[in-house]
Amino acid sequence: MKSLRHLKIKLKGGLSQLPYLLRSLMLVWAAAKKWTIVWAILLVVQGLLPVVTVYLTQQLIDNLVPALGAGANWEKVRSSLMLVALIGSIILLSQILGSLLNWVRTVQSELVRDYISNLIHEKSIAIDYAFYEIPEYYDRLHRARQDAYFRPVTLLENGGNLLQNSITLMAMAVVLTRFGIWLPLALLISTLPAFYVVVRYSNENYQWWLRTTADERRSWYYYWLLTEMQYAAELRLFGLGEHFKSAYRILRRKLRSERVQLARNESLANLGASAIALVLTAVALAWMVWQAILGRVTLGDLALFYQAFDRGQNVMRSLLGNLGQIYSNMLFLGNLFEFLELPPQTIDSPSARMTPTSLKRGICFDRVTFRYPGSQKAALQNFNLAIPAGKIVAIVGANGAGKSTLLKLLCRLYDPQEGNIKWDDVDLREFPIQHLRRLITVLFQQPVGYNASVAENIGFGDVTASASLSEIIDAARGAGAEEVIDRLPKGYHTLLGKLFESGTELSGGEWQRIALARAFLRQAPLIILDEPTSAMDSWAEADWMERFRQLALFRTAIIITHRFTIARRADIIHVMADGQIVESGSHDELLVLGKLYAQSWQAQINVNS
Ligand SMILES: Nc1ncnc2c1ncn2[C@@H]1O[C@H](COP(=O)(O)OP(=O)(O)OP(=O)(O)O)[C@@H](O)[C@H]1O
Repeated sequence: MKSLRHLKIKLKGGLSQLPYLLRSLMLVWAAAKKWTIVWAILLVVQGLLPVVTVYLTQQLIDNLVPALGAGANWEKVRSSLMLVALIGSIILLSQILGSLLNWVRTVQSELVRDYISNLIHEKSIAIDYAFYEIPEYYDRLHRARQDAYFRPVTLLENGGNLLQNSITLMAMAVVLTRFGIWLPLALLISTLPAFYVVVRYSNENYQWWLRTTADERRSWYYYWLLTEMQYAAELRLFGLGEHFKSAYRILRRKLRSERVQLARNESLANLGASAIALVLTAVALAWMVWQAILGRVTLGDLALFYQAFDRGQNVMRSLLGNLGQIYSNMLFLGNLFEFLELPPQTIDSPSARMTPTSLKRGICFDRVTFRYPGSQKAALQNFNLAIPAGKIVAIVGANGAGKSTLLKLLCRLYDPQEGNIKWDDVDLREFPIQHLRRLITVLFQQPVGYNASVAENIGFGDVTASASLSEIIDAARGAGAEEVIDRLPKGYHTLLGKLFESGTELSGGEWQRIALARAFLRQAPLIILDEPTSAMDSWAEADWMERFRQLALFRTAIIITHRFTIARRADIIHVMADGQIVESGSHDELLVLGKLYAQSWQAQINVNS
């Protein structure tokens, strides 16, 4: 009773996933139309072939028995040979179609795989930056990409096999009904336990998969730590290899033992279901033999019955297996569709208008309060700041003061919970996000080094403009990267990074200059640089600001920095502490004020001297 209730609940849960079935099939259709048509035709033909074989076998036996019994009769032998040839051709045809189907399936699954990758990539580009801060998002992404590539095709295959098996089964049932109406029924009943096992274990496997996603991801994380270059040096130096290796092993052992136990239970349940089926087959066969002894059926009939019942049972079992797999694939695919449906939060407002191409008056943070997702503490609280157009503004302050947060809000990676940020007196949310971002160029605190050529690394600053080499050279010169590039074996065509063959690795400071050149390439009215010189030596830093002044001429620049030697050359300096601006003015004004800035300046001077 309890098991039946279980089954009912599970089936109900499965039915709620039914819309995903249609969506998955549409997905396959969208990805590979022609191939899906060919596949369907092949499938129907293949579904009919076993029935034809069974029928021809009966004909052959019924032909052979009198031919052998009553001496050689050329007519009978000839027609028997014809039947043998026909059966042989059909077996051959079935093989050919099988190979053809395999090939079609491979093409289909490759197409679907790429199609789904594209959907996942589109989503991960469009999704809010904030999602990258939520472990739940990674769980979903992990689940979506782990299995999604092959499941729609498997689902379609399951559907196809279901169709093919149903055709075969119906034909077999018709054949069996000739010997007794109860035979197809016995066939059906003999496979019901197998059906129960399929539904139950599809669900248990799925629930287990959901439960263990976080552990799976953690094991992947250890795997990366052990195999990726960026961790390799520390791993060796601190002797962390064994530590992570054993953490990985422990986690994998736990996952493996749970998985093995599930598989063992499933196998045992399957064994029980097969035993029941076997008993029923034996009963049916005994009954048919009895009929043959009584002379009610011929030997050909007996052979036909055995083939039909045995095959029917196999077909029925795989049909139920198909149903179970469809059900299980639908459960899994639910994750992909849930991921694809994640709603973005930072979106264009309906009243978003065209963006101006320049910054005329300036930017203003007006009573802005912002908390990171899931964080209680405000990174910026009732924050006010004015950045006049055409000036170089430096933001300084202790670690965690909220400087980088300010940058992220300006680029609309997040939106503030209270207050607003204005670009020439217009709320940023009034602009289409993509237009706004085109007006800003940024160097992040930890810039990305792409495993691509130097020219590409810089050109990525504005892919829409497809910059010429001379523009790339200008940007490199502005960033002080020219000397670094001249030393490289193929200059601007040198492949950077060690991920691909013949790549050249750069130092931290050299990578930073390349990233700076990328930021400079984009001709945006607002330049934001987060710690642009943190990895530069002091000689390079000294003339950097002067060159930057030239570059930023007629543009507005915000430089977030811990280096007071950089900040002092800015037009205005804002000092941040605990999510607030606490001092503002020029270098000299702040020294006269004698507060936080003056003390920090003194401290840095003392250290340097
Ligand atoms: N993604 C995040 N999720 C939650 N809290 C964050 C996140 N990023 C930063 N914070 C918190 O917000 C506050 C401001 O961080 P922010 O990165 O803006 O500081 P910062 O002034 O740029 O620091 P630094 O000089 O070290 O770069 C800090 O208390 C920090 O812990």
